[in-house]
Amino acid sequence: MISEPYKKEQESLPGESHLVPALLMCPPRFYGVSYVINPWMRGNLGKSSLSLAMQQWQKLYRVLSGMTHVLLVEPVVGSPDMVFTANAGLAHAGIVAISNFYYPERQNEEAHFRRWFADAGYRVADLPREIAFEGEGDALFSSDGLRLWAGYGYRTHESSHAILRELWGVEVVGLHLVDPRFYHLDTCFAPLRDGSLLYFPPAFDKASLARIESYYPPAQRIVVSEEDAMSFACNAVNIGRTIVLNRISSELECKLIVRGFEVIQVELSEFLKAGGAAKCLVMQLTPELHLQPLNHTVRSCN
Ligand SMILES: NC(=O)NCCC[C@H](N)C(=O)O
Repeated sequence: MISEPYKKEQESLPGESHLVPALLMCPPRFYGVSYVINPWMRGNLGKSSLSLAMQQWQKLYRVLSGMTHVLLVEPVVGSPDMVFTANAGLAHAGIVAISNFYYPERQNEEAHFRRWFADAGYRVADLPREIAFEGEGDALFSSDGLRLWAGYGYRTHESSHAILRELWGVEVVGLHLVDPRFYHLDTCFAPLRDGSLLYFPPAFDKASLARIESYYPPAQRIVVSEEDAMSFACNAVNIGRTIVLNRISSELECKLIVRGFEVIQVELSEFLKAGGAAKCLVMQLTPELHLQPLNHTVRSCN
């Protein structure tokens, strides 16, 4: 029920065949900044434009729909952050671990997401209510699918990691977030399909950086500047050889192009006001299909 209707062939390089995961998005009909639960929202209460947010979201939706199947969950009045579907939970191998939101402001979303996944045929796993867990916002698989990088410190409690390990039988590696601007792992850390990593090192404590560096050799680490990090450069959706993200510097764009990626920038200013961008607006439905290596064609970039 879950896999077949959601599969689509990604446009592939010669000799490659990609089955890409379907994505879940939520139209921003009731979106707005109506409370403050992260530093980005402070000063932005009531300041996002709903019509501009809708245009920006539609653009992202169109771009992603051109690459894979995008499924939609109905938005709900009174849950303005429901657009950030990355926080619905973590889906892998037909199982979804539904989020236990840290802040009461988002807890109403849980029942809606749980219903969507149950209707879609997923096995729904609930963590104990007292253990905060914010889904794909804080849990990202390495490109080989064998390791789950799990952020904690602001929204997700470290004790959730043992449950995720048990649920999927994967290695779970904790990363301690220490900069409140980068309160979710997906705001500062993006494992890419070619086995490299896009990340903002100051968002992590020393022990976490050592864990990252022992897994990714220097040539595979793409360090993002503070300016790009503040533009949510690490909040990137990577499908096959394409990376979709908010506006970034030409230096960073060039680094990605040289690695063989096509970079698509979508202006997402209205969502930055709530502390999210491209990756937060999307949840991967079948991440285990992310296993194929990329073709390493090196191109020049001027
Ligand atoms: N980083 C994400 O994965 N999602 C962005 C969530 C923004 C929302 N206003 C929140 O603070 O929970």
